[in-house]
Amino acid sequence: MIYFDNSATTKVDDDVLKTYNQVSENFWGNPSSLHNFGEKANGLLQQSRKQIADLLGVSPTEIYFTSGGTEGDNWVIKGTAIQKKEFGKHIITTKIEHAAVKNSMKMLEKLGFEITYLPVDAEGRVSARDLSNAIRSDTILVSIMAVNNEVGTIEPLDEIAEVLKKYPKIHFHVDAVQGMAKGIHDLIFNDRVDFITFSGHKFHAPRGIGFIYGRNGRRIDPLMDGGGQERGQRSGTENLPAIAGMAKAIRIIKEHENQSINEEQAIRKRIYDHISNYEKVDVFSDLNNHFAPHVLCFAIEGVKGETIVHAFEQEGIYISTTSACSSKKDETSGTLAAMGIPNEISKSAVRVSLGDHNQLFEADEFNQVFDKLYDKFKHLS
Ligand SMILES: Cc1ncc(COP(=O)(O)O)c(C=O)c1O
Repeated sequence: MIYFDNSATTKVDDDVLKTYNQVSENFWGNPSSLHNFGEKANGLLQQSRKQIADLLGVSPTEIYFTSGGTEGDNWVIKGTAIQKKEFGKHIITTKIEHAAVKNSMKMLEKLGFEITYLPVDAEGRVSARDLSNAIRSDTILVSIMAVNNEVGTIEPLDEIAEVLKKYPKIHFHVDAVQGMAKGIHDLIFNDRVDFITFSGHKFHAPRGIGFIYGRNGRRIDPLMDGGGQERGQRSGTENLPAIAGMAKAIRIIKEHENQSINEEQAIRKRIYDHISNYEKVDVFSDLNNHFAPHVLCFAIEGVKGETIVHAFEQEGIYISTTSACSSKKDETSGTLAAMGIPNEISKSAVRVSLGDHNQLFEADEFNQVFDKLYDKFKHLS
């Protein structure tokens, strides 16, 4: 089997799984309990937090554990809205955000907030000038993703940050769920970004765990009220095995980040060079540095994305339509529409997404299967 659907989820790393199991067996006390079994669990919790903070070059007090990307996005967006509602009700985001951001915005619209959705260019990038023009005196939040999950576009967060330096009160949130260890650390952790969302299962950690970075001194309201865990900001008994596993996963992925990027770029290029020669193929992810190394989105004109996914599946290759969340809803891609791709073509779009475990020979196998299927599809269309 060839697994090319890593933007949907990744396989848990073997060493991460070992950590998960060991912590489940030996540290199952509640970190809030007063006895030493609880203290032992709390020690590991704080150690994991520090390890993650050190690996990312931030302070442990800036790391808050969550259940994943959806919770992180909901929390920062709604938590900012509640915290800053007296100052204003205007929020700026983009037309290409993940549903976790998009639908949080929709919910706030129902509550009376006004949302500006920035357009993107043909590569899927927002412009700093459009952002600058959209800012109002009552803007409280700007939320822009680091890497688009459907086509892999890297947003110009440095240019956005420059604009926002003139507006220090506005919260700047980055959904970096697709951006961990993809060579853009400094772009994401630039000194104007206030909140960042990450999700463990996108980088070989277990499901159901993630974290947000929240700059010291910036405040959002909690959404999870209860026992006051995470310094009162996110209640709920901590998922310690997954937290320790996630710390391990970040260490592993950071240790060989450059090597993984080179491998992913080589795999993507080999597929790109092969498929872009075909007359009926449109490739939406470029090889330039505006795109992350792990995503390649393309369409075979006249064939539904779903049909392409199942045809590859029959050959033991797992890819997806443009995003796992919309794949079962028969929706065409919001990102491709915003990039100006006609509906007729985006209906045929699929996504190859790479992870740490993929190897170059898999690109050759993919290309062989592609040739065979293209031949079949030619007759179909
Ligand atoms: C850009 C982006 N944001 C948020 C999410 C949601 O993350 P999770 O699946 O951890 O809830 C995803 C998942 O695909 C994503 O790609």
